[in-house]
Amino acid sequence: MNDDLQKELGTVRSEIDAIDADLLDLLNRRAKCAQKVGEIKGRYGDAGHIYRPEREAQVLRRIQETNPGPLSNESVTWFFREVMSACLSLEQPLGIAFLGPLGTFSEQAAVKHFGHAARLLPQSSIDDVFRDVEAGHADYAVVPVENSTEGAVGRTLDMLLGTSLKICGEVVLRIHQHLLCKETDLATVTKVVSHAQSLAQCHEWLNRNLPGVPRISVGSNAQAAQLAASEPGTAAIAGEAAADRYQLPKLAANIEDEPNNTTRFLVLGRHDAGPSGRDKTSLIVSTPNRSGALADLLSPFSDAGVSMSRLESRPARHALWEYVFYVDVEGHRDDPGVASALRQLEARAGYLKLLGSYPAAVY
Ligand SMILES: C=C(O[C@@H]1C=C(C(=O)O)C=C[C@H]1O)C(=O)O
Repeated sequence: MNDDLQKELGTVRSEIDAIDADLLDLLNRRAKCAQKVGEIKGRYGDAGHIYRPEREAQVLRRIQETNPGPLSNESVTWFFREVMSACLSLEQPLGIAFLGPLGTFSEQAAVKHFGHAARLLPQSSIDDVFRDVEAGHADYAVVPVENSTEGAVGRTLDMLLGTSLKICGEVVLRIHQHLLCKETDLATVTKVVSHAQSLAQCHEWLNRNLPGVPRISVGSNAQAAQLAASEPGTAAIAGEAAADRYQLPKLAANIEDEPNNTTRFLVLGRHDAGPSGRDKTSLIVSTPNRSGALADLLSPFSDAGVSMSRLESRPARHALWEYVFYVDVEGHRDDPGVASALRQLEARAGYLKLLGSYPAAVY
């Protein structure tokens, strides 16, 4: 019986070993091709644009469309993202600025988009994230722009107004909150620490499962995880990145009250992206404050059959009760419909800033 088991296992394991050898060979062949692409880009004076968000989005979309299973699309996407990240890092390890400390959801978004071969450059504020890329210390920035329950991230919108950076990508991250703790039993948890927003997002779960246990808000989820790692009885509410970073077991997983809680992040660099086939274009526009002005301003998009996926208003800081509008439309600025709408918009708007065209997020 045991011999039969060993024999059967042995056969399949030999097959796995042979497949691994093929995979290793294929992965290195792929890496050499990516190096060749880098060398060609360099020869044509395009070395600063080694990272190509539109090409990476196309690779991932094709993988998802042709994935025969049984691996899930999520798994194969993750795997190919890491393969591209490792290939790219042979040419140029990308430095990614994001809102730190290590262990935040912004880190998770940065890794989801750029893979583990990227150099993580945590910053202490959203302003510093922008500055780090503007000054050339980092190659790309990842900043949160909107959350499905909390709405827009005002500081990011304000910074977009003044920056020279371009949007070259977006990342959509489902926000899963976990109770991280060294204790193995809920009964021994004496306090719960987290960022105020995370505490609010898990309010009902805490009422049900840890009634009467004090909740203390701290500067970030990552800081909460640091506390939980060092203080017995302290549990943190934080995400996967913090659990990994501070090696904290999950005493309870996915404890957010709203299971669809999602944050959208923007990727910013010194250039935007070429067309990928499924793109978005973001812009800021303003108009004198009179009735019907916004509808007039945006009509070129509907006339050209271009869908608007987001419209956000923000006070223009220089004048009371004047607004700037943040608009996302579907399509690339080079698509004929979007291009013609932008030309008309430019003629009508008091102010127009094109923030960039970029591939729609690959989930
Ligand atoms: C290889 C290229 O360069 C980079 C690496 C890619 C990859 O490994 O598939 C894809 C796009 C670029 O970020 C390319 O442009 O094709």
